[in-house]
Amino acid sequence: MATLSMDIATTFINFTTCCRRRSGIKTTVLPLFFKSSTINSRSLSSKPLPSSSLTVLSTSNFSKVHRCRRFSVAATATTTPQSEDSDVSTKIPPDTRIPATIITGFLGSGKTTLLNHILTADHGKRIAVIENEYGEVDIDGSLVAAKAAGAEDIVMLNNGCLCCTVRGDLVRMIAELVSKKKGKFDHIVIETTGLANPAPIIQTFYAEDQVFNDVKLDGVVTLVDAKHAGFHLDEVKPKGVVNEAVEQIAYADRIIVNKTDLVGEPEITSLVKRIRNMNGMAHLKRTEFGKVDLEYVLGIGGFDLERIESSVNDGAKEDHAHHHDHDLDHDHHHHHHHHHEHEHKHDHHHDHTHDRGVSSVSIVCEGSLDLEKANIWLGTLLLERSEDIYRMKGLLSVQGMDERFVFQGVHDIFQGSPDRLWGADEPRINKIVFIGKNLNAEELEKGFKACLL
Ligand SMILES: Nc1nc2c(ncn2[C@@H]2O[C@H](COP(=O)(O)OP(=O)(O)OP(=O)(O)O)[C@@H](O)[C@H]2O)c(=O)[nH]1
Repeated sequence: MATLSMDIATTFINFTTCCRRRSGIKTTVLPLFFKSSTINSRSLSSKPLPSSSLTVLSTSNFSKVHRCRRFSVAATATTTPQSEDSDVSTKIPPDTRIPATIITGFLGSGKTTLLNHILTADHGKRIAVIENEYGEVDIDGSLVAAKAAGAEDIVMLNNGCLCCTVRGDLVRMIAELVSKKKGKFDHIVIETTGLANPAPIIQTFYAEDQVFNDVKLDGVVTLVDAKHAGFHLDEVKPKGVVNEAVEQIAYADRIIVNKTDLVGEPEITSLVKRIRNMNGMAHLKRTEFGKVDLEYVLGIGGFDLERIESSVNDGAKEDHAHHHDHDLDHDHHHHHHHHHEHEHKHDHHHDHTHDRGVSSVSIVCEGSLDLEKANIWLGTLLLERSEDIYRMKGLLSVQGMDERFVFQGVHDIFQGSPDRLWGADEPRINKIVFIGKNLNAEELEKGFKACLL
């Protein structure tokens, strides 16, 4: 452990530049790791370091063990031709990895129904499905029909929940799909069991080289049962046990409030409000029988740095019509704190924990950051709080950097890189969204403000 801690400390002190391009992915990892003196946007954007590597500081969610992992990726041939033009976004070769979508949601929320809808819709995509049915042996009858209708492949993961026992199987299965069937499908859809906590599944896409090199996580789609969700969200779990229903909402890029035919408008409205409090980043739609446009669930780029802007700009959107009010104050400075607000009767019960502390905090603030201070702030936050910070996304203005710095994170997996140049007259507004447990909005804002010049 001592050595590991040293590693981390060293990483912090060095502020190493770790910029990687692989199939066009630029990744500066944990967090903003480059020296102030190296903030030369031109060199960062057009001269990737020869060593193409990604360092992910990965805290095992459950063991609290910090470990530093370095991934080597053969990416030497993917560097772009250099040019005087620093508009990096036009020079990046496309990310050719196969996108994967995770469909999650509590038992009976409509995951299979959505999957069938995806598989039978006319979208021209060839989809490989990984289906995780806990303890079941046979493929769901309805899925067989779907297979006939167009799924390229349906593989079953039985005998366990994806998030725990069969993660190794998931890795193996993806690797097998890729090696045997590459070129025969365009997208992977993974349907989890209703009891899955999405975090370890998400981490699989970053922590396993076999997966990371060929497959990219596109997004997490969470189905919510309009009729029963409230009950599951309220459920008090034994100490140390997560409330999956809460977790599934917290990690989502897209939330589908399904089965709206079974409840009235007031129930839906209050459920939606509650969901927004937990996840102020995901888009949300109401449906019956999972009927959504395919673009809503496939190809959403929820984990793409290139698409950070839409999710930090608008906050939670519903049906693309409702805009969460992130309008700026006059001083361009505020935060939102959405607290999972209901009072629970068992508050005083010491043997139980409740995930009611899951909330979103967003900070919107004009100004430029002192890089070193921001590094330390974000780095310390991740080291100390990464277990509680489920997801975060941000767009930063860093002093001395001509580009916007965008990042996203899932616990301590952090990806960030400069993206497009700030416009000449564009106000330099920083935007960050955190989703997590026991977030203290004031403290986060104070920490952030202290990094401003
Ligand atoms: N009334 C109504 N029923 C629905 C709706 N969507 C799905 N159902 C039904 O709800 C039941 C459960 O749907 P599934 O799609 O199997 O749910 P699931 O999330 O895959 O369920 P698990 O595999 O048990 O986790 C099925 O009988 C569906 O036909 C809806 O919008 N309204």
